[in-house]
Amino acid sequence: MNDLGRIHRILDANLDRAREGLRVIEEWYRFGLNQSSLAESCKNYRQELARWHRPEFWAARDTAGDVGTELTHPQETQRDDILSLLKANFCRTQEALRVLEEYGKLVDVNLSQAMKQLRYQIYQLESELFANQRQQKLEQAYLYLITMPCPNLFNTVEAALQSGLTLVQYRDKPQTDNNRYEIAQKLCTLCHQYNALFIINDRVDIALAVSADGVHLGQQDMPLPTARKLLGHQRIIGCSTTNPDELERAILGGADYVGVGPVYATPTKAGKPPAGWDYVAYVAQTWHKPWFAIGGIDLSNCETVLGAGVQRIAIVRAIMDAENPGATTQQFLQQLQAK
Ligand SMILES: Cc1ncc(COP(=O)(O)OP(=O)(O)O)c(N)n1
Ligand SMILES: Cc1nc(C(=O)O)sc1CCOP(=O)(O)O
Ligand SMILES: [Mg+2]
Repeated sequence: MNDLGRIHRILDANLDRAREGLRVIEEWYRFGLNQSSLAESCKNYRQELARWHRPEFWAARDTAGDVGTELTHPQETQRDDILSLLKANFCRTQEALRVLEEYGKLVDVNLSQAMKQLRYQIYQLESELFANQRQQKLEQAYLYLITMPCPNLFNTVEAALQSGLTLVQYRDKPQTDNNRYEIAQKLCTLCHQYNALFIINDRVDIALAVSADGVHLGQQDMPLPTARKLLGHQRIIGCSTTNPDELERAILGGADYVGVGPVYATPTKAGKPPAGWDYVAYVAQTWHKPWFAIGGIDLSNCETVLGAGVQRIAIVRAIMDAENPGATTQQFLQQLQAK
């Protein structure tokens, strides 16, 4: 076989590889998420790849002589969950498209350009999938743990995660930036190990640096539209609100969720007067995305809060200061599920 034949062999293998990766992704859109439009996009991309698969590429195939068929990385034989399976197949597809783009330059510049375009489209598809996953996880989260500085921070958060917590915010006011960054990185890894969302309080830069799932902004923090420009639409932005004007701005700014409070005065946010139950009722009627009541909520008043039309709560001390943070998390989750 001459060099052209060898290149055809590479193109043949990678056209197949890209199509196979796409097929795995397509099945999840179709049967897992019931998303016909995204399944349709995958199908169209596969058909486009098939159109580029020329007879001379097929003719160069030599499966029996392929020294790579026996090579399997241990990670390929096991996947932890759907997300890692999808990630691996996006990666496989993108790598194959990159190979097609590069070797295609030696055969047909149009093929190379088409593969480049397709690779960008697959990146976009991947971003949309992960943005979608974040929004779905947010929709399913009813308990939101906000951290406070404490000596056993990681153990406390892990105990809550083990008990079923799925949403964590790292809030750490009196901290140097290099420590904040390091702690955020560790917490992010921990939360993702438990398939939980990880949000950073106040700091868009740290959220980007550690690849957090989003950021929480108060009225004194970076304006929401600016944060959106920096973070894009794949990440979650939450916003604190205390009155209808702030809620209106959060809606216009495209917040993904809002904090509503304080429902009770709290030493964690000393000096901030309660927002009032009228405002809580107003949010319940006005806002159709997730919203979390916050401020002074503990196991003794949780029932009353939930009785006032609240479905989701954000907690600092009642879990972070608890003697048994795992058991307390479980008790909150049970009360929320009972509603
Ligand atoms: C879920 C949630 N709601 C409200 C807040 C408070 O944010 P902010 O007003 O910016 O105050 P600080 O937390 O920065 O002191 C929050 N963090 N989370
Ligand atoms: C961080 C924060 N923000 C609030 C707001 O109303 O915006 S209340 C609050 C503190 C909540 O802490 P705890 O659960 O310990 O009372
Ligand atoms: Mg803030």
